Amino acid sequence: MTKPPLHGLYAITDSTLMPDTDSLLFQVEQALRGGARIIQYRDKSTDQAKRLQQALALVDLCNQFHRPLLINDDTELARACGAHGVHLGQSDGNISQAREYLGREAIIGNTCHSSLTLAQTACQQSADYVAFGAFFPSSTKPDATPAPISLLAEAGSTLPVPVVAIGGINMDNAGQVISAGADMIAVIHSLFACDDICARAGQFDSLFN
Ligand SMILES: Cc1ncc(COP(=O)(O)OP(=O)(O)O)c(N)n1
Ligand SMILES: Cc1nc(C(=O)O)sc1CCOP(=O)(O)O
Ligand SMILES: [Mg+2]
Repeated sequence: MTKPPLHGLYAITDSTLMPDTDSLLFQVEQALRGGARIIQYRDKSTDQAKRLQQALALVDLCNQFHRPLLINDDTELARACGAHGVHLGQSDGNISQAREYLGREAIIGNTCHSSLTLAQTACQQSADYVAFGAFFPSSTKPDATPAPISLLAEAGSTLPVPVVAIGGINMDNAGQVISAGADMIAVIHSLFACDDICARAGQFDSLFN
């Protein structure tokens, strides 16, 4: 897969909301059917066999929808399962090394909290997108560093890569970060805790049209 446009709904999995492989695959498929443009497998467990098995199944599923799967935190797992890339936080390893390990075609994203300086460094090290947040209180990550919405306009005008907004994004506030310049919105709870994930993904997707 060549690198797709990085735009729209970025759905991130959650091992509490999808406790087994069946629910993981069902819920991600609903998100893809509804219009999620990019999927991230985020599983903080240390069960490496389960993580590999789930990541392989997600690669298959995402390939059927021609959408990229990124792996959170783990560059080695990303290569082992044939994922399309990796998302790295500030303590998750070096972007340049991940690029060397995964190759030119890989999509590499980086968490930059509320710092344009971190984002500029990430771009110099070959990140394909940068993520800022948390823009709103997040039940998934209550201790996330807050970020002001005003950051998005400045990021959009100064950075050479697409910008992801994350943290507590729901249908009531997503419009604010998109109007402010976010190219993608990364969502966990408001998407995957919803009764109709497919419909909710469609609602998020329609905000970009
Ligand atoms: C798209 C996106 N943005 C930010 C994060 C957070 O990454 P990180 O700071 O490494 O925290 P964890 O997700 O690893 O807990 C993300 N995963 N995805
Ligand atoms: C994984 C993560 N990273 C964040 C950051 O600010 O870097 S906020 C967050 C959780 C996003 O989940 P929800 O949509 O449920 O708030
Ligand atoms: Mg991380």
